[in-house]
Order: sequence, then structure tokens, then C-alpha cells
Amino acid sequence: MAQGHEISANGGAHRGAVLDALRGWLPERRWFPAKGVDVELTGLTRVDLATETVHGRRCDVIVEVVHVRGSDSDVDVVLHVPLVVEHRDPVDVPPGTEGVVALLDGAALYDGAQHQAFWGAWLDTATWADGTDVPTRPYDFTDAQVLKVEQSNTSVILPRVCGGSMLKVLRSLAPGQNPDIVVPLALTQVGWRGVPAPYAWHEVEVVDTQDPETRSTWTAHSGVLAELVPQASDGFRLACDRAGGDESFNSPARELGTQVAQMHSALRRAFPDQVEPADATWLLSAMQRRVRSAAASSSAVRERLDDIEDFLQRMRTIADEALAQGRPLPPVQRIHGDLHLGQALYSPQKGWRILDFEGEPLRPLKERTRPDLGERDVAGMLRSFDYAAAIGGSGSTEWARGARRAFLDGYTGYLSVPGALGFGQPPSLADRVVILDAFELDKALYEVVYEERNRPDWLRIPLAAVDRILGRDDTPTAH
Ligand SMILES: Nc1ncnc2c1ncn2[C@@H]1O[C@H](COP(=O)(O)OP(=O)(O)O)[C@@H](O)[C@H]1O
Ligand SMILES: O=P(O)(O)O[C@H]1O[C@H](CO)[C@@H](O[C@H]2O[C@H](CO)[C@@H](O)[C@H](O)[C@H]2O)[C@H](O)[C@H]1O
Repeated sequence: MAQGHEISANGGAHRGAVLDALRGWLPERRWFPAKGVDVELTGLTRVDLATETVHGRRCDVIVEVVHVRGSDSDVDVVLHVPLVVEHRDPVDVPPGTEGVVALLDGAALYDGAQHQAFWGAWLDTATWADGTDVPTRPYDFTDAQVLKVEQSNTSVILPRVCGGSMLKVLRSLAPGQNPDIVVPLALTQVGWRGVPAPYAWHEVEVVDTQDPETRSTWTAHSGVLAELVPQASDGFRLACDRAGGDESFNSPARELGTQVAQMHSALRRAFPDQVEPADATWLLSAMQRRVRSAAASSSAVRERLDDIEDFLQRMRTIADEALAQGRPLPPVQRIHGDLHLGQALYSPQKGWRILDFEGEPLRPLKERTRPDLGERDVAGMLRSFDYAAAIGGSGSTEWARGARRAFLDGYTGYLSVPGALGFGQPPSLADRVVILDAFELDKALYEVVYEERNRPDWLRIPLAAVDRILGRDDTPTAH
């Protein structure tokens, strides 16, 4: 038990004691973004959210916003850490109790995400989406469950709040609006049901007390309550299971293709000012820049650089010819930006739901939400079927080819629905093949860097795709 004067005269926990406790606890969390790195941790802002009574005990609900800076690295993140100070004799807290951050004198300090006092205070003080049936006290937290999966935030299933919902406590804060909240909100507002509907959210005002001169202030989204997708299965796991048993994934892939086409159509309606003519020269030079940055960090990319440059040159010629022949690219628009099977949930009752509109985490923030061609998302999903075949252990190359074809059938099939596109003609089949190859290569190069950094054993998967698209092996791409 931490010793000393940790509780102040008015009964609140002293900030110093709380921050000391966090210095030991935070680096052990699975969502801590700077594992294994020496960091300095300073408190930026503390919000006293509420005082609740749970099981007859006083519970102070507080939010600490903590700056984490690497001592010898470029780590620089701001973390959102809700906490509950439960006033009780710490001797009565059984060792190993879930969610305990530290025992103070006269209180136990809990991770707020795992404590019902925080859930209640959060619901009381949230901003609610129009049209939501706002729950009232007493809240029913029966069967609430904190997710144990590998994730960068902390999610809690609340089966009896809003007819079944999931509270996601965001951990890393960035100034401004979080696309993972505003995009699903905009999509539900235009009537698309393919995302879990956001019911409520929180923002936190961060005052940088470390900088007494400026005391700069910024606001960030810090959590969201969204519709719970019932009996949801992660799309990647589902596809791997099918691939492992060499069971066809064509039917779910076709449905997913239709859902992604509907998502693009809804994104055009939700963000009409982001629909603008595509500039093939810009798109190709952006790809060139990404190739350079991938080559800078990966020797596998450097080895293939000549072939990649040839490929890009061919693309430039094809784009010029297409333009000269009156076949410009379709307009760019708001897209998902990092679409893969792991971002799709399948529910037997609700079908496919799409998650996580934050774009590719390795890309600069500005680039992530820039309008782009919908084909980038399509290519992302096609890459995923390759991954599922490899990781699930499919015995035949036909599994991934069939899933890819079915997904594309579902996608292009929807585009022929009158009014689905919202703009002129879709690209011809030949043009689409070229565009998809370019985006698949772009994504596979990104994946090479991602796998080298995170899962070197999986590097062979995107490298095989790079070689296939560059024609360095004999397997043609199935479109
Ligand atoms: N609305 C939802 N309903 C049911 N399950 C969900 C919902 N949103 C996310 N999940 C599941 O919760 C887990 C955490 O997902 P996610 O929110 O993407 O994590 P993070 O962004 O923290 O990495 C995943 O297994 C995902 O499939
Ligand atoms: O889900 P995130 O937004 O964190 O995306 C990153 O991690 C993904 C891996 O979890 C990564 O996706 C790659 O691996 C998937 C299998 O795990 C595969 O289905 C995807 O096709 C493949 O790109 C994603 O690229 C990365 O941005």
C-alpha cells in the first residue's frame, strides 16, 4: 500500500499520489502506446467529474490527462486516464482485484473504465446524438463486461444501456474531432445503418499546465457510446476460420462488397463537399512519395525499387492515355482509408458493420482523411483475403481468388443500382483493374513496412503480393 498523506482534508485524493500511482501502472497496460521505452509522465489536466455512491461507498470520479514523453525517443502522446477513488479500508480489497491501480491510505484507486461509478458519471455528463432514447438513473449495469481483446483503447459492453451498447474509452488524445466518432455519426445521420450508431460522446478540455506561459488549451474527443453489434464476429477471424477449413467465403465476401459500395455511396451523401474531381497526377505522385518513404525504411522495398518505378511509369502512361481518350478517373470522396477484414464485424442478425474510420495509423494525420478514390478501400479489402488465406492456412489459391471475385461482384453489382453512384459512369472494367492494381501495390508496400515493424513473421504475405503485382512471379491477379 502506498504510504503518506494521500487523501486531502476534503476527502479527495492528492494529485501527487495519483500521478505516482500512474507512473507504475500505466506502462503495464496493453493500450499503453510506448511499451519498453523510458518515459517521463506529467499530469496536464485533472477533471473532477462527479462523486457517486456505489455499494454505500463514496467514489470520486476523476479524469487525469497525462503527457507521456520519451526520455531518449520521439514518443510524445497525451493519454486519457479516467479513475475512481473508492473510499474504503484498502485492507478489505482482495489482492488481484480487477481494475485496481493502487491502494492509497483510506481508499482504493481504480481504472475508471472498469468501474461503474465512472460509467454512471459518463452517462450523466455525455453529449447525446439527436434521436437517441437517453437512459436515466438508475442505470442497469448488469452483465457489463470490459473487453479483454488486444486493443488500443478500452471498451466496455453495457448490454442493458440503450438496448445494448459499447462504451469505448479513448486512450490517446489528439486535438480536434475524432473521425471515428464524426464519420459514423454523419453516416447514421444520412440514414446508413452499416456502422454501429454512435449514441453519445465525451470531449475533454486539456489545459497544458506544463507550459505556464501559454497554458494552451485544446479539446479532444475522449469516449463514445455506440450501438452494440449483437453476436459480432471479427471479419478477419471469420475469414481465417473458413480459409482453414477450405470452406468458401464467397457469400459473405459478396455481401461485404455490397456493404462497402453502400458505404461509399453514404459517404458521398454525408460529406458532399469532399466529392471533387480526381487528379491522377497528384495521386501518382502521392504514391511515389509513399514508395520513397517505404524504401527508406525497408530493404525488401529497396530491392524491388526498379520494378516499382517501372510500374509507376506504366501507370502514368495509362492515366495520360485514359484522360486523352475522355476516360477521366471517377471523383475522389471521403473514404474509410484503412479498410480490411478486421474493421468489419459480422452479425447473424445485422449482417456486416464497418468500424474504425481513423485511416492508416502509420500515415500522417492530414493524409489519412484526405478525399481519395473508393478503389483504395476496395483494394484494402482485397489484400485482406490474401492475409486470411495465408494465416487461416487455406490449401488452395482458389479460396482467396473466389473471395476476391465475389467481393468485387458485390461491390460493382451495387454500383449498377440507379442513383447508387451519385456521379457519372463508373470506370470501365479495364480501367478498374489498373486502378486496383495500383492501390493494391500501394497497400502491400505499406503492409511490408507495417509487418517489418510489428510482425516480421508475416512479412512474406505482403511481399508475395508485391511480387505478384509487379509480375515478379507467375501468378496473375484475379479481378
Ligand atoms: N459496436 C460494436 N459492437 C460489438 N463489438 C464491437 C463494436 N465495436 C467494436 N467491437 C469489437 O470490439 C473490439 C475492439 O475494437 P476497436 O474498437 O476497433 O478497438 P481499438 O480501436 O481500441 O483498437 C474488436 O474486437 C471489435 O470487433
Ligand atoms: O486495424 P488498424 O487500424 O490498427 O490497422 C493496422 O493494423 C492491421 C493489422 O491488425 C493491418 O492490417 C493488415 O493485417 C490484417 C490481418 O491482421 C489484414 O487483414 C490486412 O489486410 C492487412 O493490411 C493494417 O494494414 C494496419 O494499418
